[in-house]
Amino acid sequence: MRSTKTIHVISAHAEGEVGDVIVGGVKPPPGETIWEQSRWIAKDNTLRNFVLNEPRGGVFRHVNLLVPPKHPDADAAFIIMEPEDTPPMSGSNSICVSTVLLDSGILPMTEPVTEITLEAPGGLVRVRAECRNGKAERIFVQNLPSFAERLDAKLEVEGLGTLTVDTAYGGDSFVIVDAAAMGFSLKPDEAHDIARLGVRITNAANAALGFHHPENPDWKHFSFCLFAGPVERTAEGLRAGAAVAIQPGKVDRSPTGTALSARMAVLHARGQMNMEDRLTAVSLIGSTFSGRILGTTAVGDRPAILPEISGRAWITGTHQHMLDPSDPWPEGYRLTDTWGAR
Ligand SMILES: O=C(O)[C@H]1NCC[C@@H]1O
Repeated sequence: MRSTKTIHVISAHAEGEVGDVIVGGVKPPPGETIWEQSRWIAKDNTLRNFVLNEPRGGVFRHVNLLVPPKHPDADAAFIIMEPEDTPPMSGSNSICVSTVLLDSGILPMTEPVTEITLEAPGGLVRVRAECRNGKAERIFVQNLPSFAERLDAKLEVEGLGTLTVDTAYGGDSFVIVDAAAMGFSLKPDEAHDIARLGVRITNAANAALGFHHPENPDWKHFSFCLFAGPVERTAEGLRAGAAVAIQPGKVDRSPTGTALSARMAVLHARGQMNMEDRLTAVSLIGSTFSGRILGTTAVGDRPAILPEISGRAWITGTHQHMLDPSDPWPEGYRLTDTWGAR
């Protein structure tokens, strides 16, 4: 066996969505802040290609790189690599990272509750983990301040006509459409159509509306399209289906923590959710994230909420990714049969 790289990974999924964690074998990238380091990773692309592309990765995979924290309050820091983006924050990935850090013993666990602070590229997130018998059973993440950007905006999408959409930020940027109005009841067999339409809607929103984050001028595109199901009021609180189309064309298997945060910001802006409410988002595979609003704040001149999301993650295995120097595809490859619903 010979290899010019050996990258140590603990694999995990949060409520169905893969979020691998690189725990060794990669030198921290250059940069004064975690955001700058994440921009370096996004521009350089070598690590992204190596772990995300086939034959090591696949369109379903997200990979997180642990790096030494820059902020004195942080216990650990991570850079998120998604199929197309290297985003400020991710719900499922932060839940996978927290679970891997605690379940593998990288950070000490105390039962029944462990509190840690993670530094994501977009800022600090406080994590509370309910732990039992050496397992972090449920992770609560105080996500980045989240805000509604546009309510009831008109968006022309070729072949679909004029849609009424909301746009919002929940640690990542969303265009939100009403799932029922698009003819979806958010069932598993709709995944292909949701992925395909979602990418068209995201692309149209990027062309026609453009996203603006008041404090992060680098983040100026919409990453995702959320197909939002109707909100029902149940004995346990609010509940709604959620399917998020991820570039270049797949559906999140989890209910998407950033989408839940964005949706809570929109519901709050409309006066339809307050701090007493809980919103449970349900994914296409029936998994759930639970959300609540911890308080209000502002992001630049925009009113914002402080969201908390919670969900579960499980370790699925360990890998040592290697590169034989004679491998003709050191950066892997992508083909459109799986990389992007058509
Ligand atoms: O839960 C989330 O926020 C994420 N899941 C995969 C894509 C998003 O970052």
